[in-house]
Amino acid sequence: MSLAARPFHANHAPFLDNGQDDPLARALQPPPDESPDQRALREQQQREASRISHEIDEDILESRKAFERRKKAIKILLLGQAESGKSTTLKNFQLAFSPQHFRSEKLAWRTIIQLNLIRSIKQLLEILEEEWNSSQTAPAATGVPPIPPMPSLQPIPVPARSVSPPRILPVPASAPRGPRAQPASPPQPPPPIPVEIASASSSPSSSPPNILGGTPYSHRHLAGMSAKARGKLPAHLVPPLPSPPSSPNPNGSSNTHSLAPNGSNSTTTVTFSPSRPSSTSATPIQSPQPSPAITPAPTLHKPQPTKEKSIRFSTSPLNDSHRRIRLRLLPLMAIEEELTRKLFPEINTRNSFHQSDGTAFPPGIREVCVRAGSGWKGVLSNIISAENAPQNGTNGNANGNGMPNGILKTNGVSRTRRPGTAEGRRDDPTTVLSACRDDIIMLWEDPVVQGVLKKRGVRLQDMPGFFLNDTARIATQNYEPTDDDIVRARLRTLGVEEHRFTMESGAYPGSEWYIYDVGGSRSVRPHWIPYFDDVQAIIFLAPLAFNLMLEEDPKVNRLEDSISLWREICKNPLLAKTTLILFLNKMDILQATLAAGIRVQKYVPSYGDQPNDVQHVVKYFRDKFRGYHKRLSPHTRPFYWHETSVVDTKATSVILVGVREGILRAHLQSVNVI
Ligand SMILES: Nc1nc2c(ncn2[C@@H]2O[C@H](COP(=O)(O)OP(=O)(O)OP(=O)(O)O)[C@@H](O)[C@H]2O)c(=O)[nH]1
Ligand SMILES: [Mg+2]
Repeated sequence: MSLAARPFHANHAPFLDNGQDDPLARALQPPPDESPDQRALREQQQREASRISHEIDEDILESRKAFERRKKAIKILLLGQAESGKSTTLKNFQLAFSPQHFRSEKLAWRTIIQLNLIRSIKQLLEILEEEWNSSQTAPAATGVPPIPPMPSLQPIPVPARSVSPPRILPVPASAPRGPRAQPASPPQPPPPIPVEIASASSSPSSSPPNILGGTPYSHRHLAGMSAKARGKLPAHLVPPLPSPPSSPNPNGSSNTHSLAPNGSNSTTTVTFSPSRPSSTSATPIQSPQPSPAITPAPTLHKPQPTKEKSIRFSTSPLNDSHRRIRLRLLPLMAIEEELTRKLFPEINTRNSFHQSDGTAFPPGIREVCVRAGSGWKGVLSNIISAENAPQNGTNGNANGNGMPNGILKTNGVSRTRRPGTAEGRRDDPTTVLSACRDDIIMLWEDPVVQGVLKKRGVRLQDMPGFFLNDTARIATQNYEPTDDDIVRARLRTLGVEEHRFTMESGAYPGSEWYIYDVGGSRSVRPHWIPYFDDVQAIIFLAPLAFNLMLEEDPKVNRLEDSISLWREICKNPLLAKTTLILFLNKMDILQATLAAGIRVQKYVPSYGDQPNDVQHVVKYFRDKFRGYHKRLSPHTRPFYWHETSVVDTKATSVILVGVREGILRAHLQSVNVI
């Protein structure tokens, strides 16, 4: 009989579960001839299955709560080109609103700062090597052979860019466009650049097809870059030599840097204000120094035999003492290589420098960098723990004093224990740096070395992560980074990092914030997009570096790139309701640049003959940013901006308090709480 034909009461009869109709219930019934052992086993299995099921339920509940928390939390995305100051702004956030967490990572930052210092030393040695080798003259008629070239440092390449960083974070729940690694939309032709920037970059081909799209790197060596060392330096540090000052320097002396990108006849000249290291020694290095505290690693480079009489064939002011110091500093290169390998496992050997897809990392900037989410802090903690592990086999983590590994507390004063053994270890950066301390200071402060740098137009002081002036403090066994050291440390971001905060103070203590810090290199920008529709606010870092070029494409002006990026952000429909906050960053550098007499008009002809001072320059560019914000935003929205120097933690914390309250207010308004 069909269902419809059955009487009403038959269709609605109560369901009697006698276990015979339901196949699942039938399957779960114990067999009729079950033995007591079989029964015990079955019941145990049922209990285990029930426990697992309960755990899964709890996990789902936790995930749902986390999802709800995250939905209610405030999310901020930090955007801007590479080296614009995004990670530094993040550190300021942590320092201002979550200081305990910030300071808990001190030890990991110590190693990064040591690596920053070693990197500067490496660059200094490469410049000296270049100077030495380029100053050799042909053997004279005497038949005395010239001194041999300085052995190469064989620098360890550190991948500064990743074409396709791995997925780091789960896709935001609300992101509709699939996985994070999804490629960006196909390249579009670049928008016209209304701000005229006079540089080689003004050729359309020098701009990427789409500022948010991944464009292949076009690493170009600067014209006039004859030397290996110059090719390895950031573009703005590598001018052709010699270069006369292009503009008068109010302080009398000049230190001129010029860029002649790609051999073009459009030359960008950068004049820096003169500055010397704080405690420059008045006497040049003349005599051989006492034997080194540690012997140079014999496997790295064999010292070349030198003959005093051959020195007369070198036109270099560098002498044998410089050469010896250099040899004594070589163990630092091995330390850098070792740490880099641990932090960046992709690098297996010196010569194997390939990404996971088999393609070579592009040449160029060698900076301390780790992939986001690669757990570098964990890796460093493990390294530090291993270094501090006592020799008797007890666990190095358990120092029993509640202090992080390696930090001993005695009479309320914390000090760092000599790692590993009482004598310290030769492959530990702290030990080797402190052994090399005097040599580093002597070399850096030597007037002859300073003269070589000046002659070559290189200012290591202007590099990110510069700590050479702090060697006396940092290259010690007891070094603990200050807050300022951590903020100034340079660690290139690859990929996207998520940082969760619970506000420790402020109007809404306990509120949860997520801050996403992204890598700013062009190849990483496509990975920003999946975050766009899940954030309430974007802090956009735009240094007013009107006279500098992009590191990844030395033909593109940095400010021009920032403005193009800003335009893309303003007009993106996914960001239509997002609060955009502009940080005109690196005001201190702008101030120094203008004070050095560099004229904006030379790089931005549309600036005209307006006064070349900070106030007018900032107003001019701020109005440009404001204009695009107004014109390109899909809906009207307020324009927020701040002048910042995010290395100034005090001033930045005041700005961030205002930013935080503003974002919070906008967020509460948007969810109709106020
Ligand atoms: N003088 C000065 N230096 C700054 C300022 N902001 C950042 N820096 C330095 O510039 C370097 C780069 O800053 P980061 O915060 O690492 O730059 P980023 O935008 O995160 O760069 P990527 O991770 O490569 O995208 C660091 O060494 C900072 O100390 C500033 O306002 N003034
Ligand atoms: Mg960064």
